[in-house]
Amino acid sequence: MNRKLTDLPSRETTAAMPHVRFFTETIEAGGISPLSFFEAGALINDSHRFYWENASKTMTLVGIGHALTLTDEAGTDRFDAIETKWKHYCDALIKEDKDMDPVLFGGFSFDEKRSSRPSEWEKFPNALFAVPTFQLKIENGKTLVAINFVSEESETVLQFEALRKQRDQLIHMAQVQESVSTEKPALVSTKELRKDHYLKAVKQITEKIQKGEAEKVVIARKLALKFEHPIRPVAALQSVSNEQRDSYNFGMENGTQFFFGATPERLIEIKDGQAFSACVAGSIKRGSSADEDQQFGNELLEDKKNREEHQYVVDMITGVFDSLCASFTAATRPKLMKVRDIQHLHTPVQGRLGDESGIFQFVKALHPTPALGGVPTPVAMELIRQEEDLDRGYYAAPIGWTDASGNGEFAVAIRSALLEQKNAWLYAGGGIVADSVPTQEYDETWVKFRPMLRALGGSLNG
Ligand SMILES: C=C(O[C@H]1C=CC=C(C(=O)O)[C@@H]1O)C(=O)O
Ligand SMILES: [Mg+2]
Repeated sequence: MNRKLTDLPSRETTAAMPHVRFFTETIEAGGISPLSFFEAGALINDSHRFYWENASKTMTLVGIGHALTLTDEAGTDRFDAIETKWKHYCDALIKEDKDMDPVLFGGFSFDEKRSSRPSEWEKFPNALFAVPTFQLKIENGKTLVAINFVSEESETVLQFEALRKQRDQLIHMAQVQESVSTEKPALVSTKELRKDHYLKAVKQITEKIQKGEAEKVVIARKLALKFEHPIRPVAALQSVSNEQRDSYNFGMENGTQFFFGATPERLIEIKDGQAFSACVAGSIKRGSSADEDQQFGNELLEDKKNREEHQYVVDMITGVFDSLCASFTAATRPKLMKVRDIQHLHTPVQGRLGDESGIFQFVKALHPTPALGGVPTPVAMELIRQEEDLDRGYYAAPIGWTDASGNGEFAVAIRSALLEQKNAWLYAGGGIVADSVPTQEYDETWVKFRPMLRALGGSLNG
């Protein structure tokens, strides 16, 4: 374990990359809940943490601190920029077989051409990724903790020793501290922001679609919640982790702000040469009994407007798989996806990777799918900017991770909220097509707000 870091081979220096070495060291640690580890990060005053639990609950990742931060740069494609920088660091990675791969976790904003007007998202650049200093991964019944460390200097032994001490302290705190309280936060107020504007935008978009200016456009709106006391990110995660058992539960901390959510929508997973995506669009609420639930589900499967919303997404995602995969398959009819608060139409898509296609190429080609943007994409994006007039920030955008071997997974950050102390902003939207009715779309957004309202102690009645 106490490798001599200074003895390890150094890497060539290039103009693009200064003399960099990227170390990682993994140990196995028992008896840690991921949320306790996450919370231990706050106890050492780190405000750069992340949390990720995949929808099938086979893998949980927690990150504390930033060993390395990657952001976009003006004038370059943000997806390519993150991919290129990450590859450079991966080339400098020094690891042994027993060490897990370091992960790069982060997200992109929905729209890189978003307005520069002040909003709650100001502190989030168009791409924000980090390799955590301390990385916890629970998979296949094993709990692993790694230290990741990037150094541009030759003398790293002392620094690495200090990180080992900190890691042991984090594990100790995670093992012995009291578990997180399950009490819901005390909500002071819930405000619907610009409801009239939203209804008008849906009406206008519907008319434009009827005139043939676009085929589908997703329009969103937001709620502002105020609380009596600042909300701790760990409490928000605890709620979604308990309540949303079939969703991707994620959280990304950026200083005093915390973006979190429980999304059912996979954008892309790459695993051992295979690519997996999911078309998720078309919605109906859950029934109050099993019979009613099934009745609603059948209604959704047969509903012309929802099937149309869904088909645009299938056409686009299968088109991307056609261009980036050596071969692919997609179901011919949507199935139902039922999560705690809502049912969706769902068509899984799966393919075998083409030679050159990596996860960021899929993210770049897929975002935004017509479940969040529209058809045609450039027209829909322009209409969203004009008519919706909302900074979506990281809502409806790709969030996830990749590792040095090219595996990884990105979800679409819907059913999400931005928290800052005593404030939270919640976002929800829906796919508008030619026969959309503004009040019905409005009602659908209330169903989509439910996971975050539930997590934050809000009223679920809309
Ligand atoms: C835009 C959202 O949902 C999308 C994903 C699934 C179903 C949708 C729908 O039926 O409208 C939306 O396209 C949201 O949750 O804010
Ligand atoms: Mg819809």
